[in-house]
Amino acid sequence: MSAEIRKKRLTAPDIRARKGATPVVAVTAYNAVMARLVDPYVEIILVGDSLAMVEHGMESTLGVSLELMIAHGRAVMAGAPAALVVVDLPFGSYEAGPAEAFRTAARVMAETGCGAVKLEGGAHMAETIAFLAERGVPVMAHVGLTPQAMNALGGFRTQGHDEEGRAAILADARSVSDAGAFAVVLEGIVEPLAVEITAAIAAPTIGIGAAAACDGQILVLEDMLGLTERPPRFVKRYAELGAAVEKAVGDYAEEVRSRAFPGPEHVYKPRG
Ligand SMILES: Nc1nc(=O)c2c([nH]1)NC[C@@H]1CN(c3ccc(C(=O)N[C@@H](CCC(=O)O)C(=O)O)cc3)CN21
Ligand SMILES: CC(C)C(=O)C(=O)O
Ligand SMILES: [Mg+2]
Repeated sequence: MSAEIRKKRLTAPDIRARKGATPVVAVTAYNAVMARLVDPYVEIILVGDSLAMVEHGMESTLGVSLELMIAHGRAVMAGAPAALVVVDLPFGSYEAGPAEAFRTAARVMAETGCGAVKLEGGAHMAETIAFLAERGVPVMAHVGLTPQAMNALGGFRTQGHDEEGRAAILADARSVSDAGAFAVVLEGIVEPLAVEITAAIAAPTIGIGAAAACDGQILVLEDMLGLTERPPRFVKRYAELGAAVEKAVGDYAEEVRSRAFPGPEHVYKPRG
């Protein structure tokens, strides 16, 4: 529960140095209000492209624009003074090659002030990750269940159920770590594989529903707060804010209709 007071903002190298040490705490946030609330308690705030689904009601993460990611990234930077803020590069903004990825990432960093970007993909993204890392862009990688590839994967399906799949994900994790990713998100993979990858690669692993043995954990904030309607099965709900919002707005509506609100203390009185 303790809120550590940090004077200087955390950086990607600070996170890289946490391999095998105290677990890294990461959470998503999409706006300044939530960023301010979570900032004292976490090391990484991810402005995830999951905001397409959680914040904008889209069916997948594929429809989010670079402009929208930048707008949310600026809001989170404004609210969070201490955590490392990482912004997801959206689908279609980086996959064509290292040069496109660099132009996109540089724009995100320049226009938001964030300290790193995240992109999805394994071995096929290694060249891009190295290109960015060598040019001053810290990259968080993301392997396993990569939501931007849902149309190729057949939906949000957990990965690594057969030996071939497990070997491919291990190879992906090795590739992105060797390419210079400062951390690697492991999403939607079976626990023994997450344990094996964590032991095998130099970069800290950040699990989402993967394994307690990972070097850190991440969850979508609205899922853990009980604000999303159908969160993934691996989520632990640490609060029921959805129910709290319904109660508060229901009470407000009732008091407005009965004229119990506003009371004398909630209106302006003439001074004279
Ligand atoms: N609210 C929210 N939370 C997330 O963690 C999240 C998003 N949205 N959107 C982008 C991706 C998609 N994610 C998801 C979404 C659904 C499942 C899911 O339903 N998984 C099934 C298992 C399916 C299978 O094994 O084939 C489950 O029952 O948990 C998993 C990850 C994680 N990310
Ligand atoms: C769930 C995390 C890892 C993510 O990529 C997102 O929120 O978009
Ligand atoms: Mg994402």
